Formats: sequence, C-alpha cells, structure tokens
Amino acid sequence: MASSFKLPNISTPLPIPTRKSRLSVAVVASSNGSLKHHGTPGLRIAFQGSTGAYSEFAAKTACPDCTTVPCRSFADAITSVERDRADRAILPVESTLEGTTLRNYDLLLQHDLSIGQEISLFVHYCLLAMPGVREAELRRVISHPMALAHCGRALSRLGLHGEPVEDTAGAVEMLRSGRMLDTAAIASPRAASIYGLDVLAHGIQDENWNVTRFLILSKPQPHRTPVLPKSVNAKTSIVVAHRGGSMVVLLKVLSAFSSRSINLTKLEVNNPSLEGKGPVMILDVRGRGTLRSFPHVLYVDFLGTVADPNVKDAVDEISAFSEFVRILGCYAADPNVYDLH
Ligand SMILES: O=C(O)C(=O)C[C@]1(C(=O)O)C=C[C@@H](O)C=C1
Repeated sequence: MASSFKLPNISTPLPIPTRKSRLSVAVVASSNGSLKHHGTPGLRIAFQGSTGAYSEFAAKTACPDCTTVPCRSFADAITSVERDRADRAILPVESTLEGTTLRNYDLLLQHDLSIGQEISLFVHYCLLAMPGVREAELRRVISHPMALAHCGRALSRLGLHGEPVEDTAGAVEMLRSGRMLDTAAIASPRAASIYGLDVLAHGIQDENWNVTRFLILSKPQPHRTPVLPKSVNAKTSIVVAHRGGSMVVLLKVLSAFSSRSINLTKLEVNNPSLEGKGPVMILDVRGRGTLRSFPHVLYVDFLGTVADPNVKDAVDEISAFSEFVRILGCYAADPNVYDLH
C-alpha cells in the first residue's frame, strides 16, 4: 500500500560553508555568490576517524568554528548525535571514483536523523612515511579501504600491498605510535603535518578529479519546514521504496519530476539482491518508528523544497504509486567543490 505523504521532519538549516575558512580552504568551483557565510561556534560535529581525517576536514570546512568529535565508526558518529554527545554527524556518501557509499546510506536510512547540509571536497591523497624513511624501504601501505581503492594504480606501481585500517588519519597515527619504518600511510597533507610525517608523494589518486561528497546530519525537528534564505537554491533528498520492477518505478519517478520541470541532481537504484545481499532496511519515522525492509529502493536528490507546492505535488504523486517515501532532508544546495591546501 502506498504511504501518504506528509510534510517531513526537517532540521533547522545548518550554517552554510564559508568560501575561505580559517584553515585556508580555497574554493575551486565558483560560488553562486548568493550564499551567506557564517559559523556556529560551539557546534559539535561527530566524524569517523582520528584528528586529520578527511571527514574532519570536511566538517571544519562546512563549519569553521565547530568542535569536531572523533568516533570509531560512522555508526558511532550517528549515535553521538542521538545521545546528545554531538550536535551533528558527518558522513561521506559518494565519491567520483567509487559512486555511492551504500553502507553510509544504509545508516542514514536506519536512523532518524535529517540531512541539513552537504559539502564536496577534492580528496588529494599523499603517501606518508616516518621522517627519513625512503620509498625503497617500504613493504606495505595502510589506509582507509576507500583511500586504498582510490590509489590502486600508485600501489601497483610501487609494488606495495595495501592493508585496510579504520581511517586515513588513524593510519598515520599508527605509523607514528608504532614507529613503523617499513610501512607508509595514504592520507592528507594535513594529517602529515599534524602527526609530523614526511610526504613521499603527492596526488597519488588514480584520477585527478577525485571528489567526495559528505552529508551533515542532525536530529530532525518535527513540524518544522525549512527556513532557507530565498537566495539559496534548496535541494531535497528522498528515498523511494517499492516492491515491483524497479524500471517501472524509475520511469514513473522520472515522469513525476520531469512533468513539473524539477531538476534531479542524483538518481540511483539500490537493488542489493543483485549482489546476493539482504533487503534495504528503512526506519519508518512517520509510522510506528519501526524498521521496514524493501527489496530495492531509489535514492533521489532534486532541486527545490517540499514547501514549494510543485515539489510537494511531485512527491505526493510518487508516494501514491510507491510503497514508501521518506524525506531525508531539505538543505542549501552547495555548488562548490572545496580544496584542501
Ligand atoms: O578516512 C578518512 O580520512 C575519512 O574521512 C573517510 C573517507 C571515506 O570513508 O570515504 C573519506 C574520504 C576519503 O574518500 C577517504 C576516506
């Protein structure tokens, strides 16, 4: 049965990224010029990893005055917000090299947090080693699995075996504390300077255009519609769950948006059964707060807010033919890609 669409839980809008943060972040893409820049001192943003992780840098770029809260896992970062140990959690959700990080989307779907902000970072990877260690002395490389995957060509060229650890900065910390002289880490130049390591090679990612998009999540504030400044382009993220053939639903979803001239910025089918995996679990935040399972879902991001009747009509139409629709958040679309210098 189709779920009826109601206005979603939407969090208070989060601070919009500054073009140049205290960390000397250079904005590479041009700003649309309409965003206001401000920070929220004292805001605590939970991230997965150790100080110096890319996620931490993304949080600091999005909100320069925030305090970052390191967590062991992305799930812990979410729990920190649920238990009021942090105000926000930041999750990487897609990268140009690997596509959508489905594991983090699963977390997003299984918890009652809303997306309040997005930020995209150029991710430049460096090969780091203990001071004085030369490339020829290296036997292995440790890093976050995503970083190892993004630097596959460099690893083969070096003839080095990659071993996954929790996060990029955690790998650097391990080198430092274990005084590992035969091991390198893949991490950011910022992590190298925080932990006092040498950078043996810069920009070792397989592709130059290596961008990771992060979402900043907060507890939803019930019955609040987004209060986004008029000058800001709003973006909404939804998940659409269905049981029938995903192609039919896909076409219907496209038609609901195209007939109203609503621009999509993301459209992805997640059908885990194709890889022999279990169903997608989604927390029904509007119903009994239970986890519901669906064989496949669509992730859709589009420009606009549900406060706009045209957008609301589109979502109502989708709700009428699908099994379940959840609004994941409505936030300021950020056209920039930020760079780490
Ligand atoms: O390990 C880190 O530094 C992270 O912030 C995590 C993470 C990820 O999970 O994708 C973030 C961005 C980079 O693509 C590599 C790793």
